[in-house]
Amino acid sequence: MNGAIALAFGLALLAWVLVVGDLLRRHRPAWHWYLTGYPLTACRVLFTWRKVAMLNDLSVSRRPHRGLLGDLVVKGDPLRPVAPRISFPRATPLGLTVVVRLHAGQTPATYLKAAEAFVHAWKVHAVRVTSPERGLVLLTATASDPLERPGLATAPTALLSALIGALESGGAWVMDLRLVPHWLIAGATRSGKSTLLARLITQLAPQPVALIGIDCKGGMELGLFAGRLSALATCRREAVAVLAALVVDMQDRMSACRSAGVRSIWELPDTLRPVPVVVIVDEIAELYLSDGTRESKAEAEQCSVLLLRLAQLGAALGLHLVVAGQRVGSDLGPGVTALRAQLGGRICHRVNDPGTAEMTLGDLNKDAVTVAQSITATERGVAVCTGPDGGWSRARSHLTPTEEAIAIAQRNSGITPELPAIRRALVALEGDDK
Ligand SMILES: Nc1ncnc2c1ncn2[C@@H]1O[C@H](COP(=O)(O)OP(=O)(O)OP(=O)(O)O)[C@@H](O)[C@H]1O
Repeated sequence: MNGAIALAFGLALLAWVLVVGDLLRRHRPAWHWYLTGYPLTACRVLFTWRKVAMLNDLSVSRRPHRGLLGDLVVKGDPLRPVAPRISFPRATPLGLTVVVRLHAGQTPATYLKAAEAFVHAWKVHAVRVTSPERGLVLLTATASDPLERPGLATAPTALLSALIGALESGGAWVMDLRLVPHWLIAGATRSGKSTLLARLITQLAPQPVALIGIDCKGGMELGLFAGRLSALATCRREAVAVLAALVVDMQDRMSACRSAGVRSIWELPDTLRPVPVVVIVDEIAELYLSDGTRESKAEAEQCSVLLLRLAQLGAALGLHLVVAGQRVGSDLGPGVTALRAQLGGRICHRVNDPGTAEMTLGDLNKDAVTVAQSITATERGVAVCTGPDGGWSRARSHLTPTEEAIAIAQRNSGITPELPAIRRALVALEGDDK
């Protein structure tokens, strides 16, 4: 009888633990991780470390007491691989971190190569390798993909900065155009580029900033926000007119700075400072491709030169470029490579060809290229983005429903700055067409 009661009690307890465990996992994933996942994973790290280090060439062999004859140890203890020393795994809300003391002569590159082995040995989602201090490597393991259901991160609102979404670390993904003035956004079709641009526009819309759209897909994407755009170019001919007017405006800004003896518009007194302008280009390839005719080639060439001039000189003058495209390759023309060099901020969604990931991130970080290439078609809005410190991270943009984005743009249409020179250039073009 007692046995039956004990069994029933045991089963009830087990059921309770399972139900509470499931509730915790769903509603308080961090607590669930601290209580169950972390102790298990910490044990895995400690018990597998020596073997993983040995198999991935992270260990060094201690010298034998008696020495070597040729390649043979003649006396003394057998050669024993010594794994690098590690700290006790430290729990974080999303995973754990381990500090490794490098053996003399080792570099973090060896650990970067071993990252995949750590993932499998510790049964975690990902392991990132960084070196916060000379001689140390920090291994940051994330238990599951934090970008599957990212929370809404928060960040202080500052002029020209936009809260785009969440980083893999759980922090806020912010595009700060004052810190990194120009951006390149790559991604295959349906990877999340337009969603990201919409998010950027909704974040910049309430700010005293002029937004200019260049959308050569006939204005299908950026046209939704026309109310808050100071100008919208919907074909390459219009793009050339807008960019040329902007270059003239840039020269005026330069003169204003020169007369005031300052190096950027931010040093000008408030009353003299021109409004910052963010030029958003959706589908860069449309600006560079030509159908082979002389006019088309000349137009593409003009676009390329104008964009490059803005990128080279615009940062200090409050002129910013955010350029998005499915493919960014040197086959679009030599101007693309030169432009890329000026676009310091990079965001790479899922891409169709390795070349685009390489072109977007390869000149900054080779590991970031590998991670960008592993983004799958189901991970919409997931991207690898660079940070202002030169590092990179996986991140996911916050999905702003189209209706909400349009409503925000409409609500702020009253503060849209007038850019008369650019309006005039577009009107003149319409006049030519009639
Ligand atoms: N951050 C996100 N979270 C969840 N879903 C997203 C996110 N970003 C995009 N999506 C979904 O992916 C779909 C495609 O996104 P989007 O239209 O932004 O892709 P795109 O790269 O601009 O494609 P295209 O080049 O064809 O215009 C959207 O319908 C959206 O629902």
